[in-house]
Amino acid sequence: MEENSQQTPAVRKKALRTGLRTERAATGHRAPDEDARLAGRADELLALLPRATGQLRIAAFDPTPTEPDVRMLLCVLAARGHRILLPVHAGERIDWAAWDGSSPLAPPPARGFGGEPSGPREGTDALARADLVLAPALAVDRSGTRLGHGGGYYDRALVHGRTTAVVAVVHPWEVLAPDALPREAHDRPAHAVLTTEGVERLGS
Ligand SMILES: Nc1nc2c(c(=O)[nH]1)N(C=O)[C@@H](CNc1ccc(C(=O)N[C@@H](CCC(=O)O)C(=O)O)cc1)CN2
Ligand SMILES: Nc1ncnc2c1ncn2[C@@H]1O[C@H](COP(=O)(O)OP(=O)(O)OP(=O)(O)O)[C@@H](O)[C@H]1O
Repeated sequence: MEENSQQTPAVRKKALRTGLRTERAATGHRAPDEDARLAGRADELLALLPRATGQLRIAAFDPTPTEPDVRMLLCVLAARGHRILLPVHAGERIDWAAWDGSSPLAPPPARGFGGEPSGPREGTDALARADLVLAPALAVDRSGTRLGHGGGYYDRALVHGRTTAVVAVVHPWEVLAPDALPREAHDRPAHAVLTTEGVERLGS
């Protein structure tokens, strides 16, 4: 019984998360130029979109200390006039609020969350209306399967979305070979991955 249940995708994901989190914790600190290197990828990122003109709605995240530091990238995108949305704790779901790229954020509401903008909530379905989604992940494989933190927030929100570019944001060593991660029926694939090394399109 144990042998079979250990092979279910959900159980494999849990074990993978533990290993990846341990590796992040062991890495200790951010590379000094990580934020600038990610910010330098803004054009490559926008080139993923078929029509990157006008104001884009970009769903992103305020990084926890072990996540890639996208804050400077978000400042650059906000300064170009795009609308940045950050997750806001809302019980079982996550809500979204706009961030102008410079206003102070309220402290993280819980473990695994970043700081939160204080403005009006845009609704738990706001992710589905984004043009570009920068999705936090512990790893992504080159088939496009993303391993998140286990909340299922992104998978649930992306089900009803119009076509958006979903870009996993990870450290360079967390981009894995095709089919390296278990994929379940509910998993929404990522179209591309952003690391300090650049933007790479992924198969699905
Ligand atoms: N910076 C940042 N903000 C974010 C996310 C993120 O990944 N990064 N999220 C992206 O979704 C949401 C928060 N997601 C979370 C998902 C799970 C847990 C959590 O409590 N996880 C359990 C372990 C679950 C498991 O291993 O199965 C834990 O930490 O004990 C916390 C937050 C919204 N904000
Ligand atoms: N569309 C959905 N409808 C209902 N439940 C879902 C859906 N998508 C994911 N879930 C549930 O969410 C939980 C976490 O899923 P999974 O392990 O794939 O999360 P994740 O990819 O790490 O999370 P996230 O998408 O937030 O990054 C699972 O229990 C899964 O069944």
